[in-house]
Amino acid sequence: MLRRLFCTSLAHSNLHHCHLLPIPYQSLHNSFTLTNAILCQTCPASRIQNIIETPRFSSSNSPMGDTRRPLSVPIPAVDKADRSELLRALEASLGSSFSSDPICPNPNPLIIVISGPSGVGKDAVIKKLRESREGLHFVVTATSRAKRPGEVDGKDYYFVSKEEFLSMAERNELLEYALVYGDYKGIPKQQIREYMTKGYDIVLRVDIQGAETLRKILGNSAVFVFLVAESEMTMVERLIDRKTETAEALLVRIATAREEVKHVKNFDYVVVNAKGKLESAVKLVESIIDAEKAKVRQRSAVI
Ligand SMILES: Nc1ncnc2c1ncn2[C@@H]1O[C@H](COP(=O)(O)OP(=O)(O)OP(=O)(O)O)[C@@H](O)[C@H]1O
Repeated sequence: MLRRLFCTSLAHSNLHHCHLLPIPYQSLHNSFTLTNAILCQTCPASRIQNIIETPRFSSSNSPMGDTRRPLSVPIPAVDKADRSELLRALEASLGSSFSSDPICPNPNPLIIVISGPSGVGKDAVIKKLRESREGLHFVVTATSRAKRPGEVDGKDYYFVSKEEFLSMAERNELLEYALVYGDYKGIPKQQIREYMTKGYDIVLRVDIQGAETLRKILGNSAVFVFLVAESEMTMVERLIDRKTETAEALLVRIATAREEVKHVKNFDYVVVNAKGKLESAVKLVESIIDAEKAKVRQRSAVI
């Protein structure tokens, strides 16, 4: 009765004719058998109804060209059969077994470039990220600058002499390098290759100058995150409170930072590291990584 009503109402609509059906309906109606059907020959509704009632597949390349031949594999009622029985019957009806392989391939290893003006909290964010997230490799930068109190060689930086640094650059062992406030800083390529091969995502912490160079080298194959403080005042206060710079060095850093914030437009994401809100900034960086890993069109970096 319901079916009859449905037929009637559709008969008055312009969906009545098969050639007007959406494509999936047309292809379904070719592939499924229509046994037990009370067919209204021109009405798509009765076909749809029967697809739901008797979903038995048949070969679409039948030599007779008749795609409506029922297969001899019965599908047990879902409330009677157990799961494995149903699985076997469905596989037999479909003509192939279900695969346990991932439907989508694993995401590519990602290169995340974290940058921002001096004093915005790059090191602080990275330190927290290291504690909160697995599967990331934080590239240890090589530098010719002197070790600060508390810094560990091979963990914070690879501390090398100026001569050593320049010979690494000559041997093309650095992805990028620059002279920053009188000291060399550079990214060892081998370390990135090694960890990408192991499936790690790579985090690079560079200054703005480094990020600009990396953008030229890596283009859109890496994701670029710009870290900022909520205001210029906060950024300056942080640098003063850190007490790692002389007054002259402070002046240079602050003047440079003023210029550097203008480079935000060359980045993919901006993250505000507000005073006392370090955790939120880290969470946002993690969300960016998650979103990037879920992208259909993945970035694919080759070093
Ligand atoms: N959200 C925050 N709230 C308060 N203080 C912070 C926050 N983030 C970082 N800091 C502090 O600000 C100072 C500067 O941070 P950090 O050294 O991480 O900056 P940086 O961007 O790595 O600087 P540089 O480029 O000069 O090395 C540090 O003393 C750090 O502990």
